[in-house]
Amino acid sequence: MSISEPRPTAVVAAPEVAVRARVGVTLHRAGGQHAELVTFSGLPDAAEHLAIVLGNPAPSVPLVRLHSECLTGDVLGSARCDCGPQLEESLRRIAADGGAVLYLRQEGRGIGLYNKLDAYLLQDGGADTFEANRLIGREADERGYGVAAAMLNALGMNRVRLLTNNPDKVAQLREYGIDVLDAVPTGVYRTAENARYLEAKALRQGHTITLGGTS
Ligand SMILES: Nc1nc2c(ncn2[C@@H]2O[C@H](COP(=O)(O)OP(=O)(O)OP(=O)(O)O)[C@@H](O)[C@H]2O)c(=O)[nH]1
Ligand SMILES: [Zn+2]
Repeated sequence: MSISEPRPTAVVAAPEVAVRARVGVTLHRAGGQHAELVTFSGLPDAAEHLAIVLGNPAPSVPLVRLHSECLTGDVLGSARCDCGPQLEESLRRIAADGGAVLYLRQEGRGIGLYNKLDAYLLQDGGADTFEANRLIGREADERGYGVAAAMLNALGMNRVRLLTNNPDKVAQLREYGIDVLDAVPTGVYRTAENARYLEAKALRQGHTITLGGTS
């Protein structure tokens, strides 16, 4: 094509997010309950986000958790954060109530594992969990939940109760058109090691965490 010719206008339809596969599994972390692992086509980013559908919500509104990946907490049981116990609680509660855990590949609040570990080094030098992100040139929290809204729509769950202490998850899902009826708080898994981390979430980002003791 010569330079003078008009460029053809590319009409690329935005891909629809749809369920790609549903795979049945028994999950020990959900108290031995049956779950369906659901994958998607057309997701707006390249990550392999997963839905874990549990129990039977009908006729009530499904209980949903947006769980951001935390390899150190979810897999290794690191005591620096509360992610491992929150994931286990979510799987068990949602198996009982009916709903889904969306396991979002947003390690380190969206900055990735290596950056999170760099931020941990700065935390060991005194920075809090949000300051440390900024000190390495990243936002305090880089997560967007548009992808979660698209997954929920594909699952037919556009009216939910959300299992979270994070008001930003509720606000963003509502902006993306999901009807969040209620924010249901998780337990607070406070230990000597993660106390500063939980305090920073409550005081700096408005998480609904009671800073009293363990529960
Ligand atoms: N950058 C960074 N990310 C962290 C740190 N500790 C945990 N994370 C990540 O934070 C995410 C979990 O976010 P949290 O702030 O613990 O909780 P939340 O998801 O906002 O809120 P809840 O729904 O109430 O659990 C996971 O992706 C973790 O990998 C940290 O010190 N620095
Ligand atoms: Zn964690």
